[in-house]
Amino acid sequence: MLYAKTSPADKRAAFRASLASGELLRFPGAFNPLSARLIEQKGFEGVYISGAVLSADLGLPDIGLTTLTEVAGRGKQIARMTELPAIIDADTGFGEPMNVARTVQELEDAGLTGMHIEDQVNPKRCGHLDGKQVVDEETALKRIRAAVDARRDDNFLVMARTDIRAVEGLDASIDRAKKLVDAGADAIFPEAMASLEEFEAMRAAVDVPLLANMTEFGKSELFTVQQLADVGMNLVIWPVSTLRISMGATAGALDELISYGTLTGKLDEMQHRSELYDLVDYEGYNHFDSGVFNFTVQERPGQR
Ligand SMILES: C[C@](O)(C(=O)O)[C@H](CC(=O)O)C(=O)O
Ligand SMILES: [Mg+2]
Repeated sequence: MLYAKTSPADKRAAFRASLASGELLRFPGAFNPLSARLIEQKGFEGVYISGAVLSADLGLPDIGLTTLTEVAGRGKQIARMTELPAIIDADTGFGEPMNVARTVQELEDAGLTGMHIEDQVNPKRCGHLDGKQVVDEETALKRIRAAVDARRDDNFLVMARTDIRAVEGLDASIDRAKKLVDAGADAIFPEAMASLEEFEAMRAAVDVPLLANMTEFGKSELFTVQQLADVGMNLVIWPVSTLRISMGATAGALDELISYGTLTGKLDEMQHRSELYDLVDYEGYNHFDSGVFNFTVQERPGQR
């Protein structure tokens, strides 16, 4: 009820311990607070909060238009709805290194477990688009140093994302990852790796946890959890997938509504009222008012 019972500090400590286990932790993207609850209910280890989804949700392209206030606000709404750790996409940190420092503190205050900061120039663009540009090494390192310096909870995960692979190639990406680790990054997100061998090469080069981005229709092939575990990845995200699936299903349902004037043919694909009530824990609110949850499933023809 109302929801996470675990404090942000406890979530961070627990997450650090699971990362240290070396297991591959699965973080599907939560496109809203409710979907974070579903991710938890299904048994995943964490939720990812995507910048691409945050901007798409507002009807905006993922080109650095969202503000720190919007991102921290949405992050807070999602993180507090689940006991799971939530990692958020902080893009380029919303400005200069000093802004990165403020970003970290805002995201800590919002109850996030960690974030990633990337080395793209401002304005950034989706990591899987062509024509990206990255900042010079010193600027990239300054962003990470600023983040590490500013955090007040040592367990808040500062992950460095490097986008340099698509611009300068794998060797440059390995070189940058090593330097980001030396600057204090707790984990590395090597963006747009082209093959499993590239993930393996990155694994051999650095000692910190590594994240694999399994975003669809992008530059990386879609590997399975097992394949990624076998090459030593520690975190995997499917950042936009739940939004893509929901929007795909919604588009299909709207077509059906246009064609047939009714959605009865789609009932089996819908989340049932009883499933929704379960997810938002209606019953728990009887604690305050025993009349809140008096829902029973009524079977009607054509409905579950
Ligand atoms: C991970 C990512 O940064 C995101 O915002 O979710 C995006 C995902 C995408 O656009 O598919 C990315 O740059 O990879
Ligand atoms: Mg992003």
